[in-house]
Amino acid sequence: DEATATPSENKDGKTEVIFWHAMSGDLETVLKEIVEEFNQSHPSIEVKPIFQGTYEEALTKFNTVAGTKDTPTIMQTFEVGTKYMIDSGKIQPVQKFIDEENYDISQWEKNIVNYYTVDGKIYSMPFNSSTPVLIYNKDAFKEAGLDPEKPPMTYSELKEAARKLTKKQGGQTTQYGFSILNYGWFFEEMLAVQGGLYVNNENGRKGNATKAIFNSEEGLRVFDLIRDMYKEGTFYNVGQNWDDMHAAFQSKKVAMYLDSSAGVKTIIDNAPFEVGVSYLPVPDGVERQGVIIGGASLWMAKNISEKQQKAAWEFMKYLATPEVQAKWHVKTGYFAINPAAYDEEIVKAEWEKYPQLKVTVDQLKQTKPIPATQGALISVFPESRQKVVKAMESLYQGVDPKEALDRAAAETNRALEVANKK
Ligand SMILES: O=P(O)(O)OC[C@H](O)CO
Repeated sequence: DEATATPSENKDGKTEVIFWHAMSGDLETVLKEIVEEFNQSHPSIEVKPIFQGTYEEALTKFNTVAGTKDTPTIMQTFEVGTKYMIDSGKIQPVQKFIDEENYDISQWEKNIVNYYTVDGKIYSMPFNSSTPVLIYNKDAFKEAGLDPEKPPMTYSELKEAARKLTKKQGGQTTQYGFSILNYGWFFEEMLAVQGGLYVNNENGRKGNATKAIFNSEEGLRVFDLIRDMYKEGTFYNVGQNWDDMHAAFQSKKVAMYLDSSAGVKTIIDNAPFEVGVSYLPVPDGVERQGVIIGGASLWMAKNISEKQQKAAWEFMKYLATPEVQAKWHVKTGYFAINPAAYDEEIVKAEWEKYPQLKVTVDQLKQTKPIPATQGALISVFPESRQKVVKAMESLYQGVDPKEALDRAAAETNRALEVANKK
């Protein structure tokens, strides 16, 4: 039986909204500012943001409290947790409020609607959406004789640029050309940009996925790229920690790498050199299909009072307004879930100063609405991602790319089988 989360009102008679999130560093600072502004302008509600670690850590914690009185009112969950959250049965679909109020979502970014619509319903409120981008050191480009306004768009251009950017001193590599964090998201996106599917049944969008199909020609191209560049000595294996990746770039150990657009503003502010931002490179001869929506959305708990649900909904709607999305976009690098945000003065002014912020918006605009870019919908996605990470890491141990990828696919298949039996 589910316990109703208590208390719904704090000692000042305000309705309390406990908001678990995974925004760290500058993102957390901006998020707290936005929450504060909401609380100021909504005297009967108090939103309390609580940082719960990475998306993965936050989800693990949520699992232990979901359905109990300690359940948070709002839970931020990364995009790949979408089906998992729906299947959990612990959440209140926000479609209920959209219907009750005739809340207009036609203004939302269409790729967002495509991503978050499941069986015709919106279950969670999109908030922070990103795309993956190539980040590069423009000064290093100049030093290496490369045109800083012409970032590599294809794998062969990427390899060539990385060769020129790799610097050695006394047998030691002092600057590597390129790096990718060992994070499944980058693989998922590099697969999708080629039109490759992650699972069958049109990425699990047409029916329950039963089989991983990312160990395809498209998937293999990604693994081959990493293996080839690593072997050549132009690729730096940074591990799994975002902070290490950022430090490697800021300290010029790495000249190009993949990041989330979410971090773009912080990267620019902290780099002691000029920062370039560009699209995900594609294999030679492959037509660019676009990117999947990254980032996270906000989920409402089911076992909370109606008053709390209403308060949570107010806050969610506030976050989706053009004003808030405009501020969120320019201070982070997440794109706006509501493109009306781009007409706000603050965006126009910041785009002048930081044209790099606009790359994520343009990349998304050019995305074709196909199952590959809609992204996979599977309950075991977080688990499958770990298998892919393991496979990526095995490449540095010399495991054959095809073998590594097949293993991750087989492990995902087993997880899918268990989940589908439930
Ligand atoms: O770092 P974020 O918020 O852009 O999210 C990246 C991935 O989409 C998380 O699954």
